[in-house]
Amino acid sequence: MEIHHIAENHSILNKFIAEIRAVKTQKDSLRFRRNIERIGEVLGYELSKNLSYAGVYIETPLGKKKMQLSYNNIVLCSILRAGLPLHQGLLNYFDDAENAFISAYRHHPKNNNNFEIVVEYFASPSIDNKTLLLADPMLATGQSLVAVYEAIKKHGTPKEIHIVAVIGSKEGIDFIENHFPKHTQLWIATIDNKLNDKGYIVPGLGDAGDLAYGTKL
Ligand SMILES: O=P(O)(O)OC[C@H]1O[C@H](OP(=O)(O)OP(=O)(O)O)[C@H](O)[C@@H]1O
Ligand SMILES: O=c1cc[nH]c(=O)[nH]1
Ligand SMILES: [Mg+2]
Repeated sequence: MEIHHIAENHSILNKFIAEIRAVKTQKDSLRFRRNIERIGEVLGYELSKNLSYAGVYIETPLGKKKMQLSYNNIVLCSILRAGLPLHQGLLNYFDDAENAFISAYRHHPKNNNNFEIVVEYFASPSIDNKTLLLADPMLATGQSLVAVYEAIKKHGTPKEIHIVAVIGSKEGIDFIENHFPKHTQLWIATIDNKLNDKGYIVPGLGDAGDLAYGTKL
């Protein structure tokens, strides 16, 4: 797997990440969602440098200009719920993409820190031979991404796979590396060192789904 760690090079991206991490600013859910969306735009821009391009003549009112435009057939698939604002950010740039949504949540047996990932809902166009962008802001243990990929691959084989995430843990990245095809690319804004005993990224940001959309039962 090729890992693109985008915040390694300092840019305005650092500000968006700081605002979703900071206890004070992250509580403003409108700003939180918009920052995830902005991060999606930045990651989408970086990822776009890796797509396939061909020359196309564009007609202006005064003449013609040959431009290099990407021709990938993109399917943008996001993991509910927290993937939604990231999806919007990516879609702002890849506005011709087809869209897919898949659900994944952690099911905790009562009074138990262990969990299993439940994948229930999947709405998708064909992904066969297409460029699959799999978006989820948090890559903690990596179990959600792997469970989702196991469900998706029953429906076809993409030509390319790009995983787009905001905050990842080293452990989660190692885990997905062992479960996704070798040619997979990971576009990740920033990487933290630790997971706590509940499988949350430390320092991370807390619960991305709850910060974006409120607590759930
Ligand atoms: O790498 P993992 O250990 O699998 O954890 C990451 C998952 O946890 C979060 O979703 P969550 O289960 O909180 O659902 P939500 O988006 O509905 O809040 C996040 O959006 C990922 O899908
Ligand atoms: O750190 C984490 C782990 C899972 N889900 C989150 O939202 N945050
Ligand atoms: Mg959550």
